[in-house]
Amino acid sequence: MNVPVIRPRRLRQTPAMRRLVSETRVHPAELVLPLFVREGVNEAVPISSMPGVSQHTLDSLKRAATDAAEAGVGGVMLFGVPETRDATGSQATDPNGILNVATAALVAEVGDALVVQTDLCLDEFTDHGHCGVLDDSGRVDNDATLERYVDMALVQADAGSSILGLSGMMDGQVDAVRTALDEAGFLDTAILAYSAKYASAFYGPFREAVDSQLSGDRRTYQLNPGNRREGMREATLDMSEGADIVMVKPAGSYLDVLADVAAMSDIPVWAYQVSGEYAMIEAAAQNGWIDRRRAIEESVVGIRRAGADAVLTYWATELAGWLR
Ligand SMILES: NCc1[nH]cc(CCC(=O)O)c1CC(=O)O
Repeated sequence: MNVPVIRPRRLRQTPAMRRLVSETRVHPAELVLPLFVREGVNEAVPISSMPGVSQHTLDSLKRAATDAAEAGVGGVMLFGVPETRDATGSQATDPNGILNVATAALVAEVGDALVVQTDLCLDEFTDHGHCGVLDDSGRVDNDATLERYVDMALVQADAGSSILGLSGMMDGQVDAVRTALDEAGFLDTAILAYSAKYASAFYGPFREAVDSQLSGDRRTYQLNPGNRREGMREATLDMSEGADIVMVKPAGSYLDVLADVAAMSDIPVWAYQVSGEYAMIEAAAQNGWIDRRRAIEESVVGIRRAGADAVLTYWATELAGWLR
């Protein structure tokens, strides 16, 4: 038997050595915390399928954002849960709608400490739960939806959102929103394009989080999970339309797509570790089947290693606390 000459284990022998040769690190500033704000409640409402996550009141929302800022988290992504819904999602474009009011409140509270971002999509606001408006035959009408997104973008920008998260997967949405923002003078409001957003079962718990009214699915606008090349095509299109940041979503089951996009992109590439990814680890940990902290850290480092510059994760504040 030959004695090995090359011994990679040499660099794994002590914690100090392992730390020194670590290729990937997670820093609190690269984490974004998604937050839910619900209209018309006096107390935060826990989301049962996402243990530890709540639909916030305006007050508890400010506290959660302050905690995130104190932990060094880079940003928050805000989702609204309105009291009333209709076919066009009119609450989304009402300056007094919950998402827009909460955005202004967060900007005032923590706007200097982290980046306040907003979800720009209609599904939380429509009574049918789709991400767009419907035509007479009940199909999602792409171009009519763009007009709603434009109105939403202007209201959100006016409320002070720094980054608009375009998550609706309509064709031409980045171009439509960018053009409207520029015409209105919102030259510095950035666009985060959810470029490669797949029609995923892992959004399950999010539907509870926003009380989504959807029956059916989003397969006419979100991507087929089997399509790797199409993820790249969507990201390329969004870049050419003027996106400032592109996103791959979900994260854990789409690391190949993430690596593809990261390899070709010259703008930041983010990934969204979604509600189902969160719920699975929490559930396994509750059962004692998995080491919760190690699983969380490993799941996020894996997303970073695949090429994400920043990660949206419901563990952002807790993880940032561990990292400090
Ligand atoms: N506004 C759409 C949107 N933005 C973020 C999520 C899911 C996020 C998660 O599951 O954590 C969704 C739901 C969907 O597309 O069905």
